[in-house]
Amino acid sequence: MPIRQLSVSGVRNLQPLTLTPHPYINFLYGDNGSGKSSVLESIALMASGKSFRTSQFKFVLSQQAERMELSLCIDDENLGEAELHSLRLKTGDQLLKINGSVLTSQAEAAHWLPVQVIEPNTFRLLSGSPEERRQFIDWGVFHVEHEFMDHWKTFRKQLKQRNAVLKQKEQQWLEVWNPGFIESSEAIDAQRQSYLKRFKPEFDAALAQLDETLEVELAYYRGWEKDTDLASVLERQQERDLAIGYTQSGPHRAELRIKCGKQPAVEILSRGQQKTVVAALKVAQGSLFQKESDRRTIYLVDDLASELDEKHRFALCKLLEDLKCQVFITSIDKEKLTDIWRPTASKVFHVEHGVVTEIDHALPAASTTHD
Ligand SMILES: Nc1ncnc2c1ncn2[C@@H]1O[C@H](COP(=O)(O)OP(=O)(O)OP(=O)(O)O)[C@@H](O)[C@H]1O
Repeated sequence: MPIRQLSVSGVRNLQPLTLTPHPYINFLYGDNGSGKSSVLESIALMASGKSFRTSQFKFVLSQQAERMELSLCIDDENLGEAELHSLRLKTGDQLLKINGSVLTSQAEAAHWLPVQVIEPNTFRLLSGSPEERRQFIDWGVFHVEHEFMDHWKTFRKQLKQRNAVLKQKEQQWLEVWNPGFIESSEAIDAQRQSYLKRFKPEFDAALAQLDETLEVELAYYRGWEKDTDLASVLERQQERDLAIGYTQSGPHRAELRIKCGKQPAVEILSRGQQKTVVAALKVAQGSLFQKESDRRTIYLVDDLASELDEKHRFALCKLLEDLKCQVFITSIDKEKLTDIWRPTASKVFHVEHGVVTEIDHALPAASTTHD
């Protein structure tokens, strides 16, 4: 079971709460503005240090509060048990702990909490900047390849140093920094390529289950041209790099191209279809993560009904149920979900004016049915 207990205080309109979620499916329903998304946001904050709704913590912190506190008891089938605690003050100071010991990096919390979010703006993964898609790939690589974080940190340092040299026009230092930059770039690229090779069949299978009519291909651009080694590319681009004070090629320019035939999927697909593709990407990541690490992803599905019709809602719910992951799923009315889907193992929570109450009995156990 991933999250065994969740305590939240100082988040938006939520009253201080402690929840004991179900290991599989958790429905949260309630009126607009009741606080459903804020519960999911709290879990995402613990996992990544960031909200999926705003880049500024001050908007997440309850207007009446001086501090936000989150505590999660985790029971991971592979890593064991842990208690994560996050404290953030209005002043911006923050403290992250695991089992009482201070963590110096968010990556450790992320390691314990492999969270995927599917929410109304999720189609931005297709329409947003390449960085969003790079982060998507890197989430997968980070969670299955243990050395990736070290390669990534080394690469960031090398890139920073190389760019500083370019800005200062200190050409003589380039030959000192280039070998390290090339080595870490190639390590990152190799891990991304290998990951995507394993990822693609998972994606095709998930998409076929969500919508068999959609034909979408994934193509990876590594950040420098195909069939040419990075050393030659850097040499050829050196003059221009020096002129602009920036390294034009490398894994920081990689891109996951998502296409329908030869066209970018975002230009062709409807919003509902885009959301379906993004859901397939996220389900595929969870599925691959599960196969390769023997651990499970936690899915936060906010406002499932937005953009997806009943058939696609059902297909997504069924896929998530089959993955046997812990899922937190919100909807304005319970019926929008429960009319189409009756998972055998679930809990239902009602959210009203920031108060979250577990409804006595879960949904009647019944096999899932849909035409
Ligand atoms: N910093 C804050 N402090 C206090 N209240 C806040 C703060 N930010 C937002 N709110 C309020 O908290 C609530 C947040 O609701 P949330 O978005 O979680 O609701 P929801 O149930 O997901 O709604 P919807 O169904 O409309 O998506 C809203 O009523 C909002 O006005």
